[in-house]
Amino acid sequence: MSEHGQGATIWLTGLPSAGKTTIARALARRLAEEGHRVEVLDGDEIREFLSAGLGFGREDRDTNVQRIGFVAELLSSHGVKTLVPVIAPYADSREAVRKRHQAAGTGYVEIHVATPVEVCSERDVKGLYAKQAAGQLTGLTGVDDPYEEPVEPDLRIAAHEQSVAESADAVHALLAARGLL
Ligand SMILES: Nc1ncnc2c1ncn2[C@@H]1O[C@H](COP(=O)(O)OS(=O)(=O)O)[C@@H](OP(=O)(O)O)[C@H]1O
Ligand SMILES: Nc1ncnc2c1ncn2[C@@H]1O[C@H](COP(=O)(O)OP(=O)(O)O)[C@@H](O)[C@H]1O
Repeated sequence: MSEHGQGATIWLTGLPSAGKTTIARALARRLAEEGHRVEVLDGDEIREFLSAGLGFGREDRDTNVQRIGFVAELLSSHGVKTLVPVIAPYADSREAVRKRHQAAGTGYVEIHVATPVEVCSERDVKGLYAKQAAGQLTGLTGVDDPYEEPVEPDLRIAAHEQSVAESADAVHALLAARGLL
């Protein structure tokens, strides 16, 4: 274990505009203040570089998620708390990432940011729901593309029913309970 504590991957899965990135950044701030080494692998940033050229069909999403899982495990195995606010809509793809971590003996938790699609589409941070409704975009997760809800996530957050700080605190408490801090 490094002097900054144990590494672990914290994957936040959920629909676009569910609050994955906002909660991840709040938790990242808290963990950094506590002296942990932290990285956030944000879906949008990864798609600019590591996954440049990939689209939103099933195969490309799976490739994207496996690449991110690979990098996350590497970082986490070196003592970093790696926060991953990435949709990851397919259960088998998420399971493969969990197995990669298990095989390496690296901590891993899956958080379902379970904001209902009605709330997400009202927030519509990037205007994707409006575009889909206007017929300018197809294949939007949770609307006309699948989102396979985690059946047994390590934690499910009703993120629309509590504050960002409360959600971040809930994940923090889970990490403490699992001995991952
Ligand atoms: N068709 C479609 N479906 C879903 N999401 C879309 C789409 N087109 C663009 N976007 C935006 O892409 C952002 C990153 O997606 P991810 O890499 O997290 O998705 S995936 O796990 O590969 O499915 C994702 O970011 P978040 O809103 O932060 O979830 C979306 O804003
Ligand atoms: N209780 C809440 N929890 C998380 N996000 C919230 C909450 N209430 C409002 N929001 C807002 O919802 C939006 C969620 O966007 P974002 O975090 O980018 O979602 P995602 O990464 O899942 O696409 C942000 O603008 C955030 O400020």
